[in-house]
Amino acid sequence: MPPPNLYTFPTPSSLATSLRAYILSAQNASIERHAIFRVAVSGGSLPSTLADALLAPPAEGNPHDRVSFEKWEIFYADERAVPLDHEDSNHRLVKENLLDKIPAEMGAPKVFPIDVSLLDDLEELADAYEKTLVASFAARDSVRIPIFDLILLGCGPDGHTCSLFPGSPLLRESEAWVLPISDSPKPPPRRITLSLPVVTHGLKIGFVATGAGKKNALHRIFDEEDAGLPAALVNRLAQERVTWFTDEAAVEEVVATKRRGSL
Ligand SMILES: O=C(O)[C@H](O)[C@@H](O)[C@H](O)[C@H](O)COP(=O)(O)O
Repeated sequence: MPPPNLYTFPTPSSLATSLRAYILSAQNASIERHAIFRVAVSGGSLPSTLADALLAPPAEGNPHDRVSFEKWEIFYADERAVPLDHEDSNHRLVKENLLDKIPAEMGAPKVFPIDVSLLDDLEELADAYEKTLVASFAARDSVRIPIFDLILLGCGPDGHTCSLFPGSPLLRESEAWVLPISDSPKPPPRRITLSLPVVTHGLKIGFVATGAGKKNALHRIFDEEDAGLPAALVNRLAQERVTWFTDEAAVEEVVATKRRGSL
């Protein structure tokens, strides 16, 4: 099986351009396949990079370079258990960086935030979000596990992804689609997250990881294939369905032969 793809870009804008091409190729294939594009996104620095990629003007004369937001369903790969307008909310980040800036002519995505009436009970919050997935996926596909067309993730300096952290018992979950976490090492502590099987069943899984803070994690993920790191587990389980978008600083410690320059 071909290994995960690791791309490295010299500038944030070249990264955003390639990320756009990657997302739109997934979008176009999904719309052709089932007339919908179901995406899960994380928080951190991703929403701002995503906005740079998606709100850029389309390439003239290229019909494939159009973002069809009206066909998008956006879910959260992980979310913090806070109100939707709270400074820690991933939904707020996505809304302020991207959703609020989509011009009317680009269409409006359907967005699925958490149910904030359940913030006091993490189990309930996770269960309700799982039911949201059931309603979207099972109704159309009667599936055992939701298969997102695209899952867009970040990676922490400790190799975490979504809210799946190294050493967490949540990594062993094989049944639930959405899990509660009350002791996230990265604040805030209370969150929900997609489970590892849901992440690794994504048709395409894209990571964006930039900056020197990620260099040790990327070395451990790509050179050591250290299965203690959740992001390395995603690589191991999903292989060529995984694509990493990085900058020079983040891959400084990764063996050069594993990197590629462009998509
Ligand atoms: O809500 C969160 O905390 C995230 O979803 C988390 O998994 C994030 O994506 C990584 O920590 C990378 O964050 P940065 O891109 O900001 O480094």
